[in-house]
Amino acid sequence: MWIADSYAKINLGLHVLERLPTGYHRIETGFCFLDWRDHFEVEQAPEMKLEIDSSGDQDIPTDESNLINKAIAALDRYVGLQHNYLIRVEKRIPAGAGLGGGSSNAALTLRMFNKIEDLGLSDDELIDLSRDLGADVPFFIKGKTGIGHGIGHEIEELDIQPDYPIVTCFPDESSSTPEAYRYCQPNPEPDFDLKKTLTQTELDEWRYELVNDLEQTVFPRIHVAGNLKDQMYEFGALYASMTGSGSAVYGVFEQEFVATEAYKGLLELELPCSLTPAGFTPDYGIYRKG
Ligand SMILES: C[C@@](CO)(OP(=O)(O)O)[C@H](O)COP(=O)(O)OP(=O)(O)OC[C@H]1O[C@@H](n2ccc(N)nc2=O)[C@H](O)[C@@H]1O
Ligand SMILES: Nc1ncnc2c1ncn2[C@@H]1O[C@H](COP(=O)(O)OP(=O)(O)O)[C@@H](O)[C@H]1O
Repeated sequence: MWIADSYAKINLGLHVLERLPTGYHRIETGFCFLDWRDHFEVEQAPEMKLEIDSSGDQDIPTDESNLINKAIAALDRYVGLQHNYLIRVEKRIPAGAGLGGGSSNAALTLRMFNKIEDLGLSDDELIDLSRDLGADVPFFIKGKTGIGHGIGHEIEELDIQPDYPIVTCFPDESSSTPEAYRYCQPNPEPDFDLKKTLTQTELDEWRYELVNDLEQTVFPRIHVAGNLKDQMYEFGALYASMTGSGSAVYGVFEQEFVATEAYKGLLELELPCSLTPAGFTPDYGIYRKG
């Protein structure tokens, strides 16, 4: 049996620069990791099967619409897989949260089967294969923090994992990515340079410079998300934002004990949340068990 973890991401700022003729948007956004993960177990089986054990009342499809099955199908079309597998996933990352859970699962599936079936595909080949799976998938295939350009799929690797603890909370109301973009007014000339803020500006200045443009379109529809951002500041965050197209919100804290108190406070509200330590690095290993 093979095991591995699929990590969530957050967006550190997100500028919507231009609406493209394809309906997609040219953006720039910082990508970093959270210690919030789904767990995969894969073993050979008589037929291909996906089983999802999801927490709470999440209803994740296990049919061909699941991004894990889409990734398998893309790989099978490209190289032809040798065997069938049972894929079991403990789903902990909330869906429709802006945490990239589906994209992360798709990327891990490509990376796992590349290893299990000894396919020898490069990251660039896997990224090429992932074209129709989602704009966020290349970031998860590379497994390195950085700035996403283009539609978010061109990654400029940069060490931007905050050296501070991060508390993230899902307000239990999913947000639609296409809707968040559709109603957004692109701005080709943002007030602040995202890369400069992420690499040269102190954390306590981020709240004045680092903007997620999609908050404008999501907060008016999902009030709890906006309230949660205010609450992060009340809990003592130095920076708080919605991640991606929402509706999850995170707070970056200067001190571990303040972050821990905020995390405990949010757990009392019975909302799904996570606490990521300062300078977190995900374990991207794919391990053989038994
Ligand atoms: C907003 C972001 C920020 O990282 O993340 P999430 O909130 O989804 O996690 C991404 O841009 C989402 O990436 P992902 O969820 O992979 O998007 P896709 O499946 O490729 O696209 C879903 C839909 O979102 C819109 N879309 C997506 C990316 C982009 N640059 N412009 C867009 O307009 C399109 O309407 C597209 O049909
Ligand atoms: N393996 C998967 N995990 C999570 N969501 C999935 C998966 N496959 C398909 N989906 C669908 O993708 C949508 C977006 O999920 P996700 O990628 O987790 O959120 P987001 O784009 O907000 O980060 C959900 O509606 C969900 O039903």
